[in-house]
Amino acid sequence: MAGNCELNRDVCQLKELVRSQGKQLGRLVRHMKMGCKKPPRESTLKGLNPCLRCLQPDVLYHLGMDTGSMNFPKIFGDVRFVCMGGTPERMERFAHMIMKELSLKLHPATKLRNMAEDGHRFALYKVGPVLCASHGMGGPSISILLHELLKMMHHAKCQDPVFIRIGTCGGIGLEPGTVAITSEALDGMLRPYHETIVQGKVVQHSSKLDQCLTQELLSLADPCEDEFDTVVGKTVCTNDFYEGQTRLDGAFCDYTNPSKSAYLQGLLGQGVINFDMESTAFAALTSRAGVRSAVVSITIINRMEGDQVLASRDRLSEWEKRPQELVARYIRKAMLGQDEDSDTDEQEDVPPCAEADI
Ligand SMILES: O=P(O)(O)O[C@H]1O[C@H](CO)[C@@H](O)[C@H]1O
Ligand SMILES: O=c1cc[nH]c(=O)[nH]1
Repeated sequence: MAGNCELNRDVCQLKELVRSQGKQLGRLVRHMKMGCKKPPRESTLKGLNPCLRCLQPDVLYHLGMDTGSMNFPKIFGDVRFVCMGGTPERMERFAHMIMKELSLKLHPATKLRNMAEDGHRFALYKVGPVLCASHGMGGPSISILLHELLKMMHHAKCQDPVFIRIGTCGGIGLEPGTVAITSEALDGMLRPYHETIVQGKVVQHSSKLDQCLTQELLSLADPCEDEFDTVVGKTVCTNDFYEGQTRLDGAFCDYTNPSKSAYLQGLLGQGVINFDMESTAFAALTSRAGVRSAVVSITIINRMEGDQVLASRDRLSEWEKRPQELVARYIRKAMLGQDEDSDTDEQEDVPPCAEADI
């Protein structure tokens, strides 16, 4: 009996040794492949606040993190994709989808950890090089998150991260369940700006999105195989879901059904395909930092036909996967393109974002 125990212990120790040697070898091979490339000294983000350098530590209050107690380059330095959407649940589901897509494996006794839990505002999951963040509703909420995520990318010295919003939206003249990729984010006055007030003055920032990224995402749609259509067009970003999007079912309504129809027809005529509430802020903040970004959303209603979202919860969660799938294809392609000759088929653990479930 005692002999058995000893044997078991020796086997465990041996296994552990082999595992850590394997890891070490993997690191060495990666190192050799990289040659003498030095780790980057700065992130590739542009135009950020020069005073960030003096903040020691920099507190990312709403994420519940700070640069003093966390090693940002070590934890977030490998991030290449930042995906965002309104709800924590959607982004957790997306994180799991990405884990499968990249053949990453979580130990059965662990679950994905919400890294922003201490901030009690947003959810943040990290799966290898992919960050998945929830942003709440509207421009003010997403812009707070973006300030903190962009600072995170900066402190972590991230190289060319791509930001993608994976949203829901109100389609205009589109069959519900259609995936809509935003070509231009416009405000309620159809201007390509995100407008804010700074020191009592109105400030406008261009809400440019990356056209190449938009086209690349579109090219990943498969009209023969996909059970949904994917289209590209302009998005009108509003500060409100009800009056801002000319609904007749809000608590207040000072316009008529005919004026609503005329307004929507006018938008259609100008190439607008959907409404959302974050695209201008998202586009403006990312482009100010020189970060490539795109917005991919699922239409959950056709506003030409009504105002209330009537699709069942099951139908909505089914639809929710569609833009996620497109983005997952993009990430997979970008990752495999880069690692064609590397051992990506090997299943890897994802330790930084996992926590014990027991
Ligand atoms: O589904 P998400 O991504 O939250 O986005 C859309 O849904 C919310 C309104 O229901 C707004 O935030 C709008 O932009
Ligand atoms: O109609 C809709 C649906 C989702 N999100 C919006 O902003 N509007």
